[in-house]
Amino acid sequence: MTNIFEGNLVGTGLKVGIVVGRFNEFITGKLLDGALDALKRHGVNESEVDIAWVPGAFELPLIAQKMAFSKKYDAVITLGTVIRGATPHFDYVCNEAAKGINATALASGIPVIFGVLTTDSIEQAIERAGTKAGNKGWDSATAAIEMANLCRTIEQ
Ligand SMILES: Nc1c(NC[C@H](O)[C@H](O)[C@H](O)CO)[nH]c(=O)[nH]c1=O
Ligand SMILES: CC(=O)[C@@H](O)COP(=O)(O)O
Repeated sequence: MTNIFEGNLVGTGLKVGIVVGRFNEFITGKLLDGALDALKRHGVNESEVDIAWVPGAFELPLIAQKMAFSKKYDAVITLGTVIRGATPHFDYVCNEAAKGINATALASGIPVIFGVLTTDSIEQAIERAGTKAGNKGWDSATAAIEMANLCRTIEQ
């Protein structure tokens, strides 16, 4: 009999940390709203959710790392919005955020979810923050619940 491991979407009893970038807050605030709505609707108690604000996406990995290594959380969600400008700065911010967030997950063994929009335009960001292309914050929250439960299952 083949064993299949997959995480369910029951959030009851989970503790979740959220790190959100303040840069482009008119978008990241909507991502946070979506994430909090998804966590609540999947049973995560709002008293079990901690939110940390950082200046921008480049700072997400450090605080995600502190949360993950604190061992207080079943999952950490990072939320940010990086919108391409006129210089290569976009590439550096996106690459370092992604690398740092992934490295934190692998080093800590705690799911650290990449909920960072990396778009070429404000319109693309708006579409992914609760309009025609959904809400990346919601998606990140459900991924966090699934991964937290998957980890619990495998580690039993
Ligand atoms: N341009 C964007 C930034 N830039 C700021 C960096 O994230 C960082 O806070 C700064 O370089 C100081 O270390 N951040 C975003 O989140 N989104 C952007 O579009
Ligand atoms: C993604 C960014 O850092 C960007 O907003 C900066 O804009 P610019 O490249 O025009 O300085």
